[in-house]
Amino acid sequence: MQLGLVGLGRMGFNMRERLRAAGHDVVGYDRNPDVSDVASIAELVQKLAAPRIVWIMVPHGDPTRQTVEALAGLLDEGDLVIEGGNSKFTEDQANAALLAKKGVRYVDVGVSGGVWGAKNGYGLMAGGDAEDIQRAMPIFDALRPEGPREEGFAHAGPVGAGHYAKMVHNGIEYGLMQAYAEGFELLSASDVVTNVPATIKAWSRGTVVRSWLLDLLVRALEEDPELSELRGYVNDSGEGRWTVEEAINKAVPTPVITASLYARFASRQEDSPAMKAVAALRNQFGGHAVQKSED
Ligand SMILES: O=C(O)[C@H](O)[C@@H](O)[C@H](O)[C@H](O)COP(=O)(O)O
Repeated sequence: MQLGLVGLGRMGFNMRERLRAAGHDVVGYDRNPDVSDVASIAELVQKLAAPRIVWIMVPHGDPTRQTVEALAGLLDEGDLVIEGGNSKFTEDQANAALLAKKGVRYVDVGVSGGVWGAKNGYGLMAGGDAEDIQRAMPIFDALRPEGPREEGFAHAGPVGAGHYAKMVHNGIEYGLMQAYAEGFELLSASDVVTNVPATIKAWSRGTVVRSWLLDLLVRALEEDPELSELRGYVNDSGEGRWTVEEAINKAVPTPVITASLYARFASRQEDSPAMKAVAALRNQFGGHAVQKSED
C-alpha cells in the first residue's frame, strides 16, 4: 500500500522503516533534508496516487495544526489523513472538520512503543469511521506487534477516541513509573537490602509487578546501578496534564496519576516555595528550628 508520512523524527523515522520492511511504499517528508524523501509536503502529495493516505507524525500543537492546514490545501476528496502524534483529543474534531470541507477523511491514532516500536511493533488506538479504519488496516497491521490484532490494535470509537485512549494510557504510564521509582528509592534507603538492582531484576519473572516498564528499569540499573549519572529532573509533554484535566471534568478520582504528575513538577524545583512556607509556619507557631538558605 502507498502512503505519505509527514514527520521523520524518533517515531516517524522508525515507523517508515517498519512500514517499508512490511512491503509498503512510503514517501516520507521531514524538514530535515537528510532524512526526507521529498523537498516539501506539496511534493509528497504529488508523488502519491489518488485516493491518497497521509500519516502525520509531528509534535503536537502548532506543528500538527500547521501540517493539517497544509494538507487541507493540497489533498482532494476521498483522501485520508491519519494523525498519529501525541495530540490532545479535543483537537481532533477541528482537524476532521477542516479536512471534511474538502471531502478529506480523518482518523486519529494513539501510538505507543517509543524507540522500541521499530523492532517490537507499536500499540495502536484508533478513532474514526469504521470504513476509514478498515481502509488503513494494512498500515495498522504493519505497525502493530505480531500476534492477534486485538492485542495491539483497537478501534476505540469515533474521531478523537484514539487520542483519548492514548491520553489515558499515558496517565497510567505516569503512575506506573512513579510507583516503581518510589519502590527503588525506598529499597535504596534501606539498611537491610544491600543489592537493589538484583532485587528489582528478580521481580522480572513470576512476580505480580513484572512488566515492560520494570524490564526497562532493570536495564537502566544495569547501565548505572545507583542512577548516579542522572539528575532527578523529569519533563512532561502534556498527556499527564490532559488526563488530570479530563478526570476533573468528569469528576473521576485519579489520585495516583495526579500525584505522579505533581511529582514531576516538584522534580524541577531547586527549592520549594511551598515547603519554605511550611517551615516558616512551623517556626511561627511552634518555634521549631528552620534551615536558612545558605545552610
Ligand atoms: O506510549 C509511549 O510510547 C509513550 O507514552 C510516548 O508516547 C512518549 O514517550 C510519551 O508521550 C512521553 O510523555 P511525557 O513526556 O509526558 O512523559
